[in-house]
Amino acid sequence: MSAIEISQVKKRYGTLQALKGISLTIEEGEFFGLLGPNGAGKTTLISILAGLARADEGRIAVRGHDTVADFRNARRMLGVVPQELVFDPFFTVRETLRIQSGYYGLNANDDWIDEILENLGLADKASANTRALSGGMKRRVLIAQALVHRPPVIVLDEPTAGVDVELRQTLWRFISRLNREGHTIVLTTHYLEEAQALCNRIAMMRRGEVVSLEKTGDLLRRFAGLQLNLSFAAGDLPAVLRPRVIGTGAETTGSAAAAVSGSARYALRLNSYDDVEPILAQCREAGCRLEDIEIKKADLEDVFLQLTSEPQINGARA
Ligand SMILES: Nc1ncnc2c1ncn2[C@@H]1O[C@H](COP(=O)(O)OP(=O)(O)OP(=O)(O)O)[C@@H](O)[C@H]1O
Repeated sequence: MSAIEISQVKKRYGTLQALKGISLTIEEGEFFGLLGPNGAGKTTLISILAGLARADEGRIAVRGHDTVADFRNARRMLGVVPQELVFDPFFTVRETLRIQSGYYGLNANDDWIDEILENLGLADKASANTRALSGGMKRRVLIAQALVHRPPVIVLDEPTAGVDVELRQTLWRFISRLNREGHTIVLTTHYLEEAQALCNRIAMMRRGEVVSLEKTGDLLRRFAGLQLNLSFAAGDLPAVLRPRVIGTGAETTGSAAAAVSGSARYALRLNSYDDVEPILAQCREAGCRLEDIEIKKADLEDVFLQLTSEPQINGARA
């Protein structure tokens, strides 16, 4: 049985078709990444999965339980960490987790609650009022809440947005352990290095569609092209080279200095190292003067930029 089966899910907000017929299957035990730029439809899909929004068409089943017809059982299988911080501010961390356990009929859950608190670095905050916690600590409580009933399928919607490195590492250690113990994990994140390191399979979404769905290794291999980053001291990229542009290069090198200096920067796709010389010759012939040259192997960030910015994706399957 699959952990999650999504079939032809469509959702419209007014005139906006937020989901255009999403179909994908996530198997038991997977660490699955759902990636895409802002507005791609990831949160909408997760909201439908969690029963917080209704699909216009299509269906989702969690371990065989339909999220509409068999909502209670589907929900019991799921632990969802939402993107937004929403709390009842009157309770302590422990009370919050006990109340959450009560929703699932778990009245003697303190051993597991203690383990979660320990693993998320919240043990010394157990008696603190949730109202008094910092944003990062509140996010830890949200994660803890999603885990109280030991759900076999854990869905994390940007769990590390705006949190410090320590929580990211603590969280991934714990979530990876749960995955090793058999829990299925579905993750959306804008930290692509996290997705690359953690996810065994990745779906890329763009404008309500899945534009690629494959194993992380295959995805990287398929795009294992090379990238040439150029920054110009004088002149600009010749028009003949425009079709090769895949970005500015600043995103993938993190070169804030070059981005601030205002010089024109481009990341160009290379098919092989042999492309470098003709490209440099074309720049020279166009009268440009280069300030910096860098050759880089593609990582998930490059793949993401290519898949989510190209108008037509070849070989995409969903
Ligand atoms: N309740 C709503 N009413 C109207 N439009 C909505 C609503 N929720 C989402 N949308 C729109 O649907 C589209 C998909 O949004 P969604 O939040 O699912 O994207 P996302 O991939 O999660 O983006 P992000 O990475 O920014 O979280 C966006 O264009 C968004 O503006």
